[in-house]
Amino acid sequence: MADTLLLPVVAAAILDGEGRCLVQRRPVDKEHGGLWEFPGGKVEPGESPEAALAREIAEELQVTIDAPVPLAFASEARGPRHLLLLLYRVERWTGTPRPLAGSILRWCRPAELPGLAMPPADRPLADALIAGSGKNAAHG
Ligand SMILES: Nc1nc2c([nH]c(=O)n2[C@@H]2O[C@H](COP(=O)(O)OP(=O)(O)OP(=O)(O)O)[C@@H](O)[C@H]2O)c(=O)[nH]1
Repeated sequence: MADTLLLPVVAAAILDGEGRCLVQRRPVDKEHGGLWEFPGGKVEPGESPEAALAREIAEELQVTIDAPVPLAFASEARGPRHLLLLLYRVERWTGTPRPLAGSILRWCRPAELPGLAMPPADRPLADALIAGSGKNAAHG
């Protein structure tokens, strides 16, 4: 509909050398508080998705990312707004992830993602990550 406001959000599946993914538990006082999600945030006006991802990951985790690869996206109506959630696969990064106040970080194997409480839009993204991790394992 003509007055839908798009809400572009970027998020990162940051992977370690063992194929584990970094997830973050949202502060309880925020929207979706207490749920586990992929680190990231809103794309600002005039910003590319990749620049927004690098900025958000630096702000939230104090990590520098390199060469994010698009992995999957989710599209979800949220009242007057419409969430476009873009998930990138990030295998190249530097720094030691540190959580912002109120957030908790956890490394988890993709197979553990279905057991985590996540926002609804994250479910298909987690499934895509799981599917991709199986493929990678099969082909080395
Ligand atoms: N970062 C992130 N946001 C997600 C995910 N899944 C999901 O539904 N969202 C939603 O996307 C939006 C992103 O908001 P955010 O609060 O992380 O963005 P931000 O860092 O720019 O926050 P701010 O507005 O407080 O500055 C929220 O509505 C959040 O619930 C996810 O996996 N990662």
